[in-house]
Amino acid sequence: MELHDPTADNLCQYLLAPAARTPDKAAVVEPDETGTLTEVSYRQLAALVDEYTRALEPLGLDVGDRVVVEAHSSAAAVAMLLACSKLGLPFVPVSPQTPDNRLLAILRSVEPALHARADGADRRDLPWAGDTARFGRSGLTTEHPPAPRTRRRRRVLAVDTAYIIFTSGSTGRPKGVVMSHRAIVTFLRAVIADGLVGDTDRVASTSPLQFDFALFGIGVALGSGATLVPVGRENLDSPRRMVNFLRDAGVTQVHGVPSLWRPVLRHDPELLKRLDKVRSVVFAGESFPLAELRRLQEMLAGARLVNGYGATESMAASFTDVPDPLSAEQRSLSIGRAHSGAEMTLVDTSGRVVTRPGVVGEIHLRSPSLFSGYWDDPQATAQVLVPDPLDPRHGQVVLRTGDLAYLDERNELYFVGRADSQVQIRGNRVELGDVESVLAQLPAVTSAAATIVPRGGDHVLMAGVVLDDAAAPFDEDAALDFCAQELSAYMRPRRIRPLADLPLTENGKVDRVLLARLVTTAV
Ligand SMILES: Nc1ncnc2c1ncn2[C@@H]1O[C@H](COS(=O)(=O)NC(=O)C[C@H](N)c2cccc(Br)c2)[C@@H](O)[C@H]1O
Repeated sequence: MELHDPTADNLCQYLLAPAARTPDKAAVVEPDETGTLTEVSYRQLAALVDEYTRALEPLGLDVGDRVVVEAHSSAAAVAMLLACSKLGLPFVPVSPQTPDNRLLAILRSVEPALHARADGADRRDLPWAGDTARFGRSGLTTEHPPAPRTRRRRRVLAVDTAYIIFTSGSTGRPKGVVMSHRAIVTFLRAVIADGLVGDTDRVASTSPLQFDFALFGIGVALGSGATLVPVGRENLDSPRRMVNFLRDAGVTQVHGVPSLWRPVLRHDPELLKRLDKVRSVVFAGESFPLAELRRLQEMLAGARLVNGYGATESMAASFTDVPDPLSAEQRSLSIGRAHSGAEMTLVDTSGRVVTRPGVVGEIHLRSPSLFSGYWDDPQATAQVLVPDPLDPRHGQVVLRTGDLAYLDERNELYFVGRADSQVQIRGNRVELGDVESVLAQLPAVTSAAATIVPRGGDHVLMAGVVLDDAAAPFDEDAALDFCAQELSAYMRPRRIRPLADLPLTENGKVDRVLLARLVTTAV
């Protein structure tokens, strides 16, 4: 039976293409059980995909049946994602760190035909009676095979779902972002055509598998015939271990959220000078505080630093080189313009397109790589996949990102913040990023985060700071005076609390909900 149309866009087909051209090239470099770095060639990866496909096929799963894949990023995990793609089984990646309740919510929402866990991911006694399997470099074994079902589909098409990523969803219950093969393959082709990664690169990916930054690393590394170097948490928890791992693996491009660099920049920035093979860094997920970014630029002299902007609903939207050097006057980073094949348009609150520089509008993304919709949530989908604001008559939908930005004179975009994080303090719009960039200018402060906490029917601004020298006493009054000079009254934090570290989400972004709890209890 013809499983997939060889001419259609399929994630497995696209990412294994190098196996035909350069079968013996390393597809993945990862530590083996003894911790020794080993290379998995494209041929070996393709063989593992075949082995998993042969094990999955007899289960009689139908195109569109979901498979939850619980694993750290690894060669086996990549092979599992590709085997699912080959059979038209949308994969739902979750990391072993995902808390039981969240995994349970995802299992109950997507009702997968199979929950496949990588060897080493420890067992959870979940109140979920579904079908499970285990997989690793030695193969795939089903513990509770799914009951055979009648297949209704004959082929895997480009419009079929490749994966569903559950975002933490800044508000309310997690939403499943459904991405088709065509969306993700078109996006990867465009980004690789723009020259972000070349086939001589060794791409280090540091995000957990449930964050699409990890899928991005897999996609651009394999799609360009380069080598993927997944970096496990055990190699990220100390600056020295991280630098040694990246150096030993011969990494040339590092992917990670800004917080990845915070510990080494704070404790031992000189270590970064040992990364002489690193030619480029791609960061994404939130704004990179400029003081820290300048320090990173100094340490990785000559490396290309790329500000990657975008949302899971299209994987990403733009990749913008950080100016080298980053001048001291520069106050914010550009998110440039959309990658080739896409376009970002600013729309103001009355629905008119913004073309004048300096005027804030909401970014609307026009792209062939938009998601299909939120899993089982047509209402939430209709909120963000909206008719083209320029002319709804075409029937084209665009992604309403919820992000605010303005254009400069060269028609480049500057990120201002999330529309839903526009906090109102006594009726004034406050941009938390502005407060944070002032706090980060305090000499003793290495990084800062601001948030609002409800107080007696209104909201007050509170801030947390991480000090260069954790032992030094923090002079809150001096810091508050500095804010009084730099910030208008309604933007001044009520309290500024020293913290050991900024609280982070599972994906490594600043967790402002947790921050609010920390700074209020620390009062
Ligand atoms: N570079 C920035 N400056 C500032 N604010 C950013 C940046 N990148 C995001 N954001 C914010 O994060 C939101 C989206 O969050 S998300 O859906 O979890 N996706 C992400 O974070 C990651 C994103 N899918 C991604 C994945 C792979 C490569 C790239 Br390149 C980007 C955006 O809507 C923005 O508000």
